[in-house]
Amino acid sequence: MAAAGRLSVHVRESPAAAPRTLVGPRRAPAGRLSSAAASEPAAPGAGPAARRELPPRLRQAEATKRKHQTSSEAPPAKRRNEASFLPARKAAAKETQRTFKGKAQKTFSPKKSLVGVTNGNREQKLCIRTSSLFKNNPEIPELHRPVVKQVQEKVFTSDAFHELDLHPHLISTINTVLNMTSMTSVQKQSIPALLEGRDALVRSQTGSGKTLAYCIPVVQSLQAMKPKIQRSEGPYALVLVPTRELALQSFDTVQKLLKPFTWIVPGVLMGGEKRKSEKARLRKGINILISTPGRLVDHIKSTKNIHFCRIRWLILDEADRILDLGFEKDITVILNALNAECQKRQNVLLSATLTEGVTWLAGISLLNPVRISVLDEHHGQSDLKGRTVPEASPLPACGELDSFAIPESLDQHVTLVPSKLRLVTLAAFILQKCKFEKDQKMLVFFSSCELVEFHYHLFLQTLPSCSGTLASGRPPSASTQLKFLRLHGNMAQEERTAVFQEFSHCETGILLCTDVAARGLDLPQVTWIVQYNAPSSPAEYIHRIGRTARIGCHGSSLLILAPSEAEYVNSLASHKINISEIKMEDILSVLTRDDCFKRSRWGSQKSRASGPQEIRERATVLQTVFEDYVHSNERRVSWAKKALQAFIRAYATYPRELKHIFHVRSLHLGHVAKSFGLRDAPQKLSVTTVKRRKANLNRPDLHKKSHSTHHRLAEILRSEYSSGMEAGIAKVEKQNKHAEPGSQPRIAVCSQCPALAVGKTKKHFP
Ligand SMILES: Nc1ncnc2c1ncn2[C@@H]1O[C@H](COP(=O)(O)OP(=O)(O)OP(=O)(O)O)[C@@H](O)[C@H]1O
Repeated sequence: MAAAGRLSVHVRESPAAAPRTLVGPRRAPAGRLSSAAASEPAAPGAGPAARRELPPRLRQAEATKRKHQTSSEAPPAKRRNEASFLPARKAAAKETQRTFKGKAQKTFSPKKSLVGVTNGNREQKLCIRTSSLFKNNPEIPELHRPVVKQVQEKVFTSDAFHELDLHPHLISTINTVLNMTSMTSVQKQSIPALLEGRDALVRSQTGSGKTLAYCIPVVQSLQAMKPKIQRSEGPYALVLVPTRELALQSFDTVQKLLKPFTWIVPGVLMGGEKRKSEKARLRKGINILISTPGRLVDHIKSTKNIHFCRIRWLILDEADRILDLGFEKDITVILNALNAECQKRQNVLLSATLTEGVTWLAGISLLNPVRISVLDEHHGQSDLKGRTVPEASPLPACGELDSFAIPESLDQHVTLVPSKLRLVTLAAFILQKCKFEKDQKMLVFFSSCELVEFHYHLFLQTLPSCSGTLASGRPPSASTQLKFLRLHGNMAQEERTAVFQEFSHCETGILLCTDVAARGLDLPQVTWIVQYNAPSSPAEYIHRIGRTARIGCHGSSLLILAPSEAEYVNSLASHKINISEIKMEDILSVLTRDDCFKRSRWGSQKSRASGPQEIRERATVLQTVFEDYVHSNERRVSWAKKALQAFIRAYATYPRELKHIFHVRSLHLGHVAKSFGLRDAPQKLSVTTVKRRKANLNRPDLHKKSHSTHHRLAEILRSEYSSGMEAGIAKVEKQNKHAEPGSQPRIAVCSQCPALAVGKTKKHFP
C-alpha cells in the first residue's frame, strides 16, 4: 500500500480494449494522462449512464475512440500550443507528414521477426496487426537551439608527480602501478593545498582525476605518521561515496596507492555483504574506511567496534549527491558520530557539479577552506597557474552555480521523438552503433529499476534475433553481436558487482542502467551515453554524460526527448550546455541496412517501398517484434504495464522548476503505452496522489507540498542508493534474480531508513 503523500499509480483492468482518456477536474486533452483524478473517470466499458456524465467534448472523443477500438490509436490528440517556446517547423513538418504520414492500420508479416516463432512456422504466422506508428503523432517542433559557449577545462598539465613533495615510494607507485606521470589540473591544484592541511571544496569536470586528487594526500599524510599507524587503531580517514560500485572503485585506487605502505589497511563497507563479516573486518581494524552513507549508519547503530576517535580526514566524494535528498539523515548521523569523538580533522568536498546544497554545507562546515575550481582561462574564471583561490572567496560566485564544465571532446546530441516511436528509435540507435559500427560501448540511462528490467529483457529476447542478415547479405560477425547488461539498485549485490566488473572489462556492450551508474564510475572506453529518460537536473545530466569522454578521450551522448519536452534543450542551454540535433528519421534509417526488418506483404510479396516509406515500414516491423514479444503471454503484458506505471511514477517526480516541461498531463497514455510494446493503453490509469492531496486540502498539517514531493523523490533515490540492509529486500532481489525473463518482477520498495532519533545539527564540523 502506498504511504500517504506518496505517488501511487493504480491500474484497474476492464474488459474493453480501447484506450481511455482520464478525466479529472483539470481536464487533460483527449488521450492525455490527467494526474488529477478527483472525479472518478467513467470506466471504459462502463454503461451509458457513466458515459453521459462526461462533458460533451469528451463524449465525442469517447465516440471517436470507440470507432478506433480495433487499433491502439487514440483519436488525434490536439497539440498543446508549443509555439510559445518553439515555433513549429512548418516546412520540415510538411515534409515529415508527406514522407512519414501513415495509412490506417495495415496487415503484414514481418520477416524473421516473430519472437518465439521457430523457422518452421515463422512464415505461417501472417497477418500480424500493428497500428500505425506514424499516425497522429504530435508535430516535431523546430529546435531553435541557442548556441552557448560551454565552460571548458584543461585536463592535463605538464607537471609531473615527482615534482611534488611526496614519498619516493608513493611516486614510483603512481608511475609504475598506475602508469601515470603528469598531473591533471585538479591534481596539481589540490594535492599541495591538501598537504598543507587545508579544508577544501574541489570542483572539476567529470573524468578529470579527482579521486587521486584526494587519495594521494591522504596516503602521503598517513604513511608519514609517527609512530606508524596500527591496524587495530581503526579509521584515520573516512571516504563517503554515494554508490556501492563507486565505493569498490575508490577502494581499488586506495589499495593500489597503499602497495608500499602495507601497515595501512583500507576497507570498504557498502552493503550487499553479510553484516557479520563486515563487523569482523571492522573489529580487526580498517584505517582508510570507504563507505556508502547508508551502510555506515547501519554500523554506527549496530556495531560496537566502530569508533572515530582517530579520524584525520573526512572526504565526501560526489558531495552534492551525498548531501542531497535521501542522504541527509544519514549524513547527520555520521557527522554527529564523528563530531562526538574527534575534534580536529581535514574535510574535503568534491564534485563535478557544485550545487546550492554543497555551497551551504561548505559554508557551515569547512574551516577556512580553499576552493579549487579548474576552469578555462579563456573564460576569465580560471586559475590555471596552479594557484588556489584565497580564503577571501571560499565559496563560488553565484553565476558559477549555474554552469558546469563539460569535457571538450564530448559531442552532445538530442533527438525529438514522439512517444509512440521512442522504443523503435532507441532500438534502432543501439543497432546503428553496436551492430553496424565497431568497438562501441554504450550506457543507456532509464528513470527507474523497473524500466531497466523491462527493456533489458525485451531487448535481450528480441534484438539479437533481429541480427540476421545484413542488407549486404553478410551474416553479422561475432563482433557485431549485441551484448546487453543491466545495473540498478534492486539487483542482488553479487550480480551488481559482477555486471560492473564485466562491463568495465568488455570492449563492446550495452549497459542499461539507472542513475546508480551516473556518479563517479570510471568505466573504460565508453563511447556513447544515451539518456532515454531525461534526468531530473542539469547536474545529473552532467554526471550521466560524464561516463564518457574521460581524461581527454573522445565520447558522445544522445538525449531522447518527446516533442513536448523540447524546451528542455533551452533549459540545458541556460546552464551553458550545448547540444546539437540528430533527426529521428536519420536514426531509424539504419533499419534499411538490416534485411530482417524487410516487410513482406501477405506472406510472400516483398515490399517495394523505398526511402522514407521503407524506413517507416521497417520501423513498424520492429515495433511488431516488440509487441509480439510483449503480447505473447499475459505475464509479459502485465510486466509491460508495470513498467509503464513506473515510468509515469518517475515522470511525476520531476522537480517543480521542470514541471512545465515534464508533466504527466502532457503524456498521451495510448502513445506512451506503445513505447512499452503494449497495443492498447491500460485502462483507468490514475495517479492517486493528486487525488489524495486534493482530499487533504482542509488539512493544514498535510499541506507540506514540497515535503511530499521531496519525499517521493527521496524514495526513488533511496531505491537507487540504498545501503543494502533494508529488511525484506534481499529476499525480493533473490526472487527477481531467478525470475524468468518476462515473468512478473517483484518490485522491492526500498523503505526509508528508520526514523533517526538525531536532530539536525546546525554545525557539523569543528
Ligand atoms: N594524472 C593522471 N594521468 C592519467 N590518467 C589519470 C590521471 N589521474 C587520473 N587518471 C585516470 O582518469 C580517470 C578518471 O579519473 P577519476 O575517476 O578520478 O575522475 P573524476 O574526476 O573523479 O570523475 P567523476 O567526476 O566522474 O567522478 C581514471 O581512469 C583515472 O585512473
